Amino acid sequence: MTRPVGPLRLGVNIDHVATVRNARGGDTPDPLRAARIAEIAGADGITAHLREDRRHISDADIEGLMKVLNVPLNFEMAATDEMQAIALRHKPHAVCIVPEKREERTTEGGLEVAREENRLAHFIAPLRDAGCRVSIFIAADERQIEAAHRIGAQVIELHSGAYCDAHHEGRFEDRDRELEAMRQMSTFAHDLGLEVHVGHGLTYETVKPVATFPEVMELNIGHFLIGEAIFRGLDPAIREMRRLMDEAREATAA
Ligand SMILES: CC(=O)[C@@H](O)[C@H](O)COP(=O)(O)O
Ligand SMILES: NCC(=O)COP(=O)(O)O
Repeated sequence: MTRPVGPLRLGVNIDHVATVRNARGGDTPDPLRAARIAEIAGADGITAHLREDRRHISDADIEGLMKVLNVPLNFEMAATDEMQAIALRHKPHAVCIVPEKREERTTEGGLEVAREENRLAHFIAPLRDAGCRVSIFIAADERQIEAAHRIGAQVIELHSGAYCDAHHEGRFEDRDRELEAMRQMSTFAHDLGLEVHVGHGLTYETVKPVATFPEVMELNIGHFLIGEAIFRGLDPAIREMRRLMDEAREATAA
């Protein structure tokens, strides 16, 4: 199959604007305002994860995003009946199914699709029927990618957390191994007909190698950008990420 080197979309995840808001209750900082700034700064989409415990994004945030966004919403959620009903009510552009554990600090790994194939196939069917693009958040693992394909997902998002952690902890052999796994699995998934996204933990230092993978169509980035916004403002923080992605992509295309 031909390897595309098209534009790379940036999805800005605004979860952690809500984390700061929720630290004090009340309405500020407002994730919807962050989404509007992200659009202006060059985000191609907004990502928001409505966790079952509502630790950051709230139901009202999702409702508000559906009303105000001019770019597609990538709605991240666990595969539960409650979340499915919410997704079917709002019909966002994309629904990304992610694993969730109550006690985890952040999404620790990818979804175990292979172990739950039958249930997940039934779970995503109504979402697809409602017109949502269904994405599955998984590790760079052939078995999981094949299972995601079999259940009828249109998109996979590869979990880049292990790659980013290894880089920032100076474990460079591990980092290179994780990067190579994502590179190979991007090609593998693309050849199966899946659209490939990557996300979790990406920073200015880790984004470029991933942005060069020709099959990767979208990066979803949140926590680092919201942190960086404290120092340089949200708009410049996003523009810098956009610049790095585009620079890496142009070098690949040349
Ligand atoms: C699914 C995922 O990768 C997460 O990045 C998430 O969307 C951010 O929220 P948490 O930090 O709560 O995991
Ligand atoms: N799906 C990953 C995502 O949306 C952003 O993850 P992070 O940059 O907040 O770790």
